Amino acid sequence: TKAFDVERIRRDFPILAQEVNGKPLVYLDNGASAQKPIAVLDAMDRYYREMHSNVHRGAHTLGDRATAAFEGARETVRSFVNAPSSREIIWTRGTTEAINLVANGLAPRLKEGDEILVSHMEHHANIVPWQMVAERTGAKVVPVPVNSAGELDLDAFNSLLNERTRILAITHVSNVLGTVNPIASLIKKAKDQGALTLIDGAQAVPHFKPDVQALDCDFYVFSSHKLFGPTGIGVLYGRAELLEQMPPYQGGGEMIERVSFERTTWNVLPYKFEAGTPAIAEAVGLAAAIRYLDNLDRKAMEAAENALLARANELVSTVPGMEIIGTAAKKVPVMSFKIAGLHPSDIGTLLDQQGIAIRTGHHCAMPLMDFYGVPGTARASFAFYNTLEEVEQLFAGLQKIQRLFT
Ligand SMILES: Cc1ncc(COP(=O)(O)O)c(CNc2co[nH]c2=O)c1O
Repeated sequence: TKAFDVERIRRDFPILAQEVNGKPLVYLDNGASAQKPIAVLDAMDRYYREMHSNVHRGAHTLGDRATAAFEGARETVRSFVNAPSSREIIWTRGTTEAINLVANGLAPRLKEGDEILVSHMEHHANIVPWQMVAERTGAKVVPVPVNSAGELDLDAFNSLLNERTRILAITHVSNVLGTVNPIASLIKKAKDQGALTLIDGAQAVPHFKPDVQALDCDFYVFSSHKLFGPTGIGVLYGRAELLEQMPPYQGGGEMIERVSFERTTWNVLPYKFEAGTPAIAEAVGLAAAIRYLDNLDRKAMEAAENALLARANELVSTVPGMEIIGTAAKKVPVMSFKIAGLHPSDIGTLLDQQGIAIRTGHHCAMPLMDFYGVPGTARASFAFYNTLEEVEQLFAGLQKIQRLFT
C-alpha cells in the first residue's frame, strides 16, 4: 500500500489548521465526533445554494433536484453497506434513534421471559432502548461479560445464548475500549438460535466498510457525524421483510399512503419510517463523506491508523502510573487510559490547555466503567488525519501533567 500522505489529507480538513490556547490544535476526540472534509462542506453549501426544496411530490424543478440529491444519497449509503435494496436504508437522526426505532418495532414480538442479549461494553444507546422495551414486554436484557482486556467473553456468550434469546444487540466496535468484536461469528450463532441481530456500527464505520450481506445481520446502524459527515443524520439498515412487519416508529407526513378519520394506511419502505421533512442537506453531506472515504486508499488508511495506535502503545511506559483500559488483540485506534493520582477530567482540562482535545468521563458506558471500577476514563481516539507527531504531543502533554500534578 502506498504511503498515506497525511499532510495532504489534513489540508482537506480546514478545522485542523487552527490554534487552541495558543497551541496548534491536536484533535484526538474522533470517537465522539469526527471532523469534516471540504468535500462535505462544499456539497452541503452547493445543495442549499442550488437545489434546496422539500422532497417528494414536488411539482417543480427544485423539488426534483432536492429529491434526486436526497434519494441519490440513500443509494450511496446502500452501496457503502452493500445492502440489497435502498428500500432497506432508513434515515434516522443517528445511531441512537435507529436503535430506538428497531427496539420499538420489534417490541410486539417480545413476551414475558424473552431475552435480549447485549454486551457489557455497549454504549447506553444500545442498552437503554432495550431496557425500555423489556420493561413494557416482560422481556429481559442479558449482558455478556467482557474480560479484563476488554474482549467479549465468548464462553459466556455461548452459554448465555439460548432458546429464549430473541434478539442479539451488540456493538461492532467499543467506543471506550476500541475492541473489534467478532460479529460475523456472533451473528451466525445468534441466527442458529433463531434470534434477530442488530449491530451497532457507530465506531466501526470510521475505520471500515460494513458488508451487511456478508455479515448476514438483520439490522446495522450508524451515525453520519462519526464517519466525517454532518451531525443530525444516521442510518438504519434493516432487512426488508422485517421492516415490512414492523409498525412505523413515528406518525405524520411522508410515512402515510392515505389518511382519513376512519382509517390511515402506511407508505411503502423506506418512507414508512421517515415521518416529517427529513434532514435533506445532511443526507447530501453524508453521501459526500462516503465518496470522500471511497477515494482514499483504505489499506493505507488502516495502516496509518494502526501506526498511530502502535506509537501510542509504545509511549505509555513514558508516563509513570499510566494504564491502558482496553488491550484487546483486535482494536481500532482508540485508547482509554487512567493515570494514578489523576482524575480523568483533570487530564482532559490540562491537555486542553495545551491545545490537545481528548474526551473524559463515562463515555455513555457506565456498566463498563463499573466493571473496571473507575468513575470514567480519559480517551484519545485517532483518525486517519492524525499524525505521529500528534501522538508524541499527546504523550509529552501527559508527561508534563504527570510531573506537575503527582
Ligand atoms: C458505540 C456507539 N453507539 C452509539 C453511539 C450514539 O451515537 P449518536 O446517536 O450519534 O450519539 C455512540 C456515540 N459515541 C460517543 C459520543 O460521544 N462520545 C462517544 O464515544 C457510540 O460510540
